[in-house]
Amino acid sequence: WSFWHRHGIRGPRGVPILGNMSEFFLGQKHYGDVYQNIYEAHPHLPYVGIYRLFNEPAVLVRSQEMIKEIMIRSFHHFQDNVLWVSRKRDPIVSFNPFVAKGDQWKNMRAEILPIFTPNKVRASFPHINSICRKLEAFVSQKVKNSENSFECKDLFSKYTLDVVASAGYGLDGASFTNTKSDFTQLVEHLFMPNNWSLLETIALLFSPLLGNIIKYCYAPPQVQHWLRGIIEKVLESRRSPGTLKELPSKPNDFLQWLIDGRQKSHEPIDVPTMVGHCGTFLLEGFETSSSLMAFALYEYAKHPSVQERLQNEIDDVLARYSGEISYEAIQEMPYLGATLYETLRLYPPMMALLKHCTKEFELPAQSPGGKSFIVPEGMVFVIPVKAVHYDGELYENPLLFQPERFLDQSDSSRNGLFLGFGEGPRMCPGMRFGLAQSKAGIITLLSKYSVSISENSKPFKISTTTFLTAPQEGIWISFKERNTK
Ligand code: HEM
Repeated sequence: WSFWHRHGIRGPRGVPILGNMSEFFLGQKHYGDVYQNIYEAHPHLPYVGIYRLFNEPAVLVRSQEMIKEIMIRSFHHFQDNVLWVSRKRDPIVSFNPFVAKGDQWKNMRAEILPIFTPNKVRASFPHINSICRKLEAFVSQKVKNSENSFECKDLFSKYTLDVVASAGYGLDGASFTNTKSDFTQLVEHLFMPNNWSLLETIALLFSPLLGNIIKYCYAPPQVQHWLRGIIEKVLESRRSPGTLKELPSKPNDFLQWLIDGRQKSHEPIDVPTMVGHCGTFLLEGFETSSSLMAFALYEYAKHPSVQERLQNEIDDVLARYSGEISYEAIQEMPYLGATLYETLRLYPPMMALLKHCTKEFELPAQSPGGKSFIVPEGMVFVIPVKAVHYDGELYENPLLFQPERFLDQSDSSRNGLFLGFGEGPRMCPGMRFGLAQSKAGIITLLSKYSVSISENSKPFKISTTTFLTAPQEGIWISFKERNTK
């Protein structure tokens, strides 16, 4: 407790070794909820001195001004994310901008940014549409057989994996038709709550030493091996060593745009870099969107009036676009967009963002008359996303699902207030693509079906042990054909 006390900075007293994180360590609370409790217990402070696991002093940022300072204005002091990933054990993940540090982060991010422009997302729509048809066929077949209850996290993981396989590398993920497809099996190894989740989350966020002891890998070796294999094959089909092959028609996918970018700047199309970027598209591309879709359906099921208003918007717009889901059509559905933002507010995929201080920083006094504090390099700053999203001073009735609150806000007015995609120079580059695939899938289903909470449903509970926000027991939703005539 003495560290912050000695520096005259207020915060909760810690317990030996576990600091302020004992409830997280015991699996009782998600780390995001622990940070939320600390945030709520110090309503008038701009930041709080806390102790993470192993008594590591860290700063939990509270005020909107401080959040903007850390994530935007003084970003060059807080450039790196706190994630302990071993380059040796996780060579593919080390390329991921979310994980990469320093100059490597800058280069990796700069290279993938051009493939997430609105034009590129528009160009992905043929892929997205073809997977929407598979989703529709899959659901319709099951409903015809009176199997109308679906575990939505699983359903949407199939959908987003197939979109990623197709829009990413021009492959058929076959997730709907083959339960043993490579892509489907992959999900079993990633992100789902299991007996190891807590240890893995501790290794990832708190302790490289523990990571070394348990040989933690963000992407398990079999996933890395499999991914390298398929990307090598696709690359081989598109180029001879050093040059591009003449293909009958040029593919329009993420991998091809990367190849084109490298060709243009006369850089080599080397396998490790290409596999690294394709790994980023896969790992970031499916999980966050499938969770968003599942949580959104859960909220629509609980709020029939929201669902009805959304279905009316979908029906109106689709009628104007001859039933076709296009990039342009989804731009005309503001209510759909608002429901997704509101879902991300209640269920942000990352309940807290953790930033390393990479360059000494002068933290202003915590309260009038106090002293400033020079933050040493390496200290962790916690941006408590969930706490901000549930703060009654910032959002009226924060526990209620009210999409209207996102209807009339311009993106800029959300600065620091909505953190579902992060903020500042590290903000999610795949946001447009993630939202586009989520919207297309939801339109496909809600234009045909109404949803309600399934009778099979187990009590809704968020896992306390996973790194990303995940439902502990899945989300069971019933589909009923709409009478649209
Ligand atoms: C609804 C879907 C998505 C959500 C909610 C989401 C959310 C986030 C969040 C919270 C971050 C951390 C931002 C920060 O540190 O400030 C992030 C980073 C990132 N996301 Fe997303 N994401 C989504 C979809 C995607 C997709 C589809 C892709 C790519 C295919 C993607 C690629 C990335 C990458 C590469 C980063 C790291 C950026 C960096 O550190 O420079 N995301 N995302």
